[in-house]
Amino acid sequence: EQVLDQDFHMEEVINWPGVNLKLGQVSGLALDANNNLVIFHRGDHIWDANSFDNTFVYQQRGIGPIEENTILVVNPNSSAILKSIGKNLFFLPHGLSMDKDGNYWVTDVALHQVFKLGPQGNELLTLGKAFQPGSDRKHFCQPTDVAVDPITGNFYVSDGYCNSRIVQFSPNGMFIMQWGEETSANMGPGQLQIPHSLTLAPEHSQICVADRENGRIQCFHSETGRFIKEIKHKEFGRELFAVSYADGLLYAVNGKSYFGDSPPVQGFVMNFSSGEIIDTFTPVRKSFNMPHDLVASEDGTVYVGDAHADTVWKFTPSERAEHRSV
Ligand SMILES: O=C(N[C@@H](O)C(=O)O)c1ccccc1
Repeated sequence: EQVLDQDFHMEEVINWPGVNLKLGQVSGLALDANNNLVIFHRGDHIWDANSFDNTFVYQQRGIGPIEENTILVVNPNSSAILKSIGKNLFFLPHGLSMDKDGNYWVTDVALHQVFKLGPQGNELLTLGKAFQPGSDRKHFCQPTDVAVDPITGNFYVSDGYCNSRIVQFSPNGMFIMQWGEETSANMGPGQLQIPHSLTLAPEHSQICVADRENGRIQCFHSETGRFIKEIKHKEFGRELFAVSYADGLLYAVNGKSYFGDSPPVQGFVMNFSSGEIIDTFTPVRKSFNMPHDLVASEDGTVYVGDAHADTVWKFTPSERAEHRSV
């Protein structure tokens, strides 16, 4: 008797996007309400070891903001650029999210600020003080990501490379609360070492964080900040860069190992509730260099953006049918 055992596996959509999107370092990805891919990139600006002094002040203000459009909206099938906005606003783009009203929420690690931009790129909200790192209610320190709760409209900021906290704001930017340790000395629950990426799982009332230098994911109750769970696997290796939740699955990408290729830099598909790894995936052509963000859609399509390969890859779940005789 032939048993058809459908086996879930993510596979790269080869030759996508098939056009040159002229990307710089890709820092953030999101999907809009029409499932178009939104890309946040750095144009001709580079984050390297000389970008900041030891007090986290950006050193390259003199070169001015990025003159190219830093936010591109791309049709996921035709790869046509449907919209490009965000020129002359940013110095070092980092996180990107969309809300259900089509607004763009972004962070800039050089400006130490968080922005809400309207559908045409008009600034609707600005938090933090330009170029001024800090850790109080009105300053961030290299904020990494932002996520907007579709039910309450509250938004969360992961702050940041030089802070170790998650901050919750009301829809109009009033500070509500924060959690995480100012200096996370160790790896206890709620301790964060570069909270690098955020994703909401609204139907579970949870917000999950890529706790990058702890090489793990931490999930918290989105209304109280209470620690709920940690997801950590040896396959993650040293660093876990980004997380994205969709339809009961949690997707992630890790960082390169210090030495050699073990564990490899790769994408992960996990069951949100159990935390178990269902699948891992890597590109077929170019390999991941610094996969920096990823975004997953309800239909299982996943995009990975790389801040060193200046590339976005597209993956879709394939039903790899295995025929076994029993
Ligand atoms: O992590 C770093 N960068 C990436 O996350 C990024 O480019 O967002 C970095 C750290 C130290 C020096 C230079 C870059």
